[in-house]
Amino acid sequence: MTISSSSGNSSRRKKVTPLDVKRPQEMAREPGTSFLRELRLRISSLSQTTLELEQIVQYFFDEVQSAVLVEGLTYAHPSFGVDLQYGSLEKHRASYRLNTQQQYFGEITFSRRKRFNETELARLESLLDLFIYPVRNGLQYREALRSAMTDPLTGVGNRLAMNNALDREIELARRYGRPLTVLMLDIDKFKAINDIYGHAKGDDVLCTVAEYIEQSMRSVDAVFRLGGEEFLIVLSDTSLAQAVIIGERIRQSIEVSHQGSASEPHVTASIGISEFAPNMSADDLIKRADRAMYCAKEKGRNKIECAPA
Ligand SMILES: Nc1nc2c(ncn2[C@@H]2O[C@H](COP(=O)(O)OP(=O)(O)OP(=O)(O)O)[C@@H](O)[C@H]2O)c(=O)[nH]1
Repeated sequence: MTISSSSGNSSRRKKVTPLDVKRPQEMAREPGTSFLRELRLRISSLSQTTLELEQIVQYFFDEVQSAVLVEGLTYAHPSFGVDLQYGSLEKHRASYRLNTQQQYFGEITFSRRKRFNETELARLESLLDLFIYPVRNGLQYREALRSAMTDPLTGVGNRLAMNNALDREIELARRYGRPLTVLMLDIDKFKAINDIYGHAKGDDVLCTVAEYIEQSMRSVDAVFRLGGEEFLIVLSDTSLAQAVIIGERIRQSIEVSHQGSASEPHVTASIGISEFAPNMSADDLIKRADRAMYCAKEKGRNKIECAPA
C-alpha cells in the first residue's frame, strides 16, 4: 500500500510505503499501544461487517476519534462517483491518496480547526491500512451492483434497476402525495431497421435513442431498457401534463436526430404515459403505460398517448 499525503497549511506531501506503515507488532513496543492495538482490532472487525462504503467510512470516522481528534472526514473517488463527508470540513486538513501497487482507491481527508501535529499525523497514517482494504471491497461491491443493474449495450439501467427505482419512487409518491409518471417508449418498426441496415446498426440506434432520452430528461429522472427496443422512463414529482411535455421533447429529439438517409435509418418512437394513483402497484403503472404505448402504435406510431385516469 502507498499513501501520499498533504497536510494542513504546511501543504506537505509525502509518500509512505508499506514498510513505513506500522504493523500492530511494531506498535506493541511503543507506550500506550495496547489501546491502539485494540482500536485496530475494533476498526478491522467493524469494517468486516459490511460492504457498504458509506458504513465503512462512517465506522472509520467514528473509531479514529478515539486516537486523534478529527472533526471532519471526507472520502472521494471521482471515477466511482463517490464523494462522502462526515462531520464538518474544517481549515486544517491532512489528505492521503490511497494506492496499492496496482490501483488507486481514492482520497481521504481528515480535518479540524486545530493544526494536526506530527504525532497525530503519524497515528492517523498508521490506521490507514485498516481503511484501504475494506474500501477496496466496498468499491468492488458497488461496481458489482452497478453492473448487475446496467444494460450492457446502452449503459442505462436494466429491468432489475427499474424494479428497485420504481418501488422507491412509488413509496415516496405515496408517503408525500407527490405526482409520479412513467413513459413506456418503443422504437417503431425496429425489426425493419435491423432487416434493412443490419443488427449492428440496430444496436447503434438503441444506444443513440438511450442518449437522446437521457438528454431530454432532468438529472433526477431515470431511464431503463426493458429488453429489445423498449425503454421505461420514470419521472418523479412530475404530473401527467408535465410528462406529456417531456415525452414530446423525447419523441421529437429522436425523430429529428434520425432523419434517415441511404445508410442511416429514419427512426421514430411511440410513447405511452401513465400517472401513478395510490391504489396502483408498480406492475399496474407499467401495464397502463404499455397499453397507452400500443394505442399510440395503433394510431399510426411516432405519437404519444396517455393512459385514461
Ligand atoms: N439490433 C438489435 N435488435 C434487437 C435487440 N433486441 C431485440 N431486437 C429486435 O427488435 C425487433 C423488435 O421487433 P417487433 O417486436 O416486431 O417490433 P417492431 O418491428 O419495432 O414494430 P412495432 O413495435 O410494431 O413498431 C426484433 O426483430 C428483435 O430481434 C437488440 O439488442 N439489438
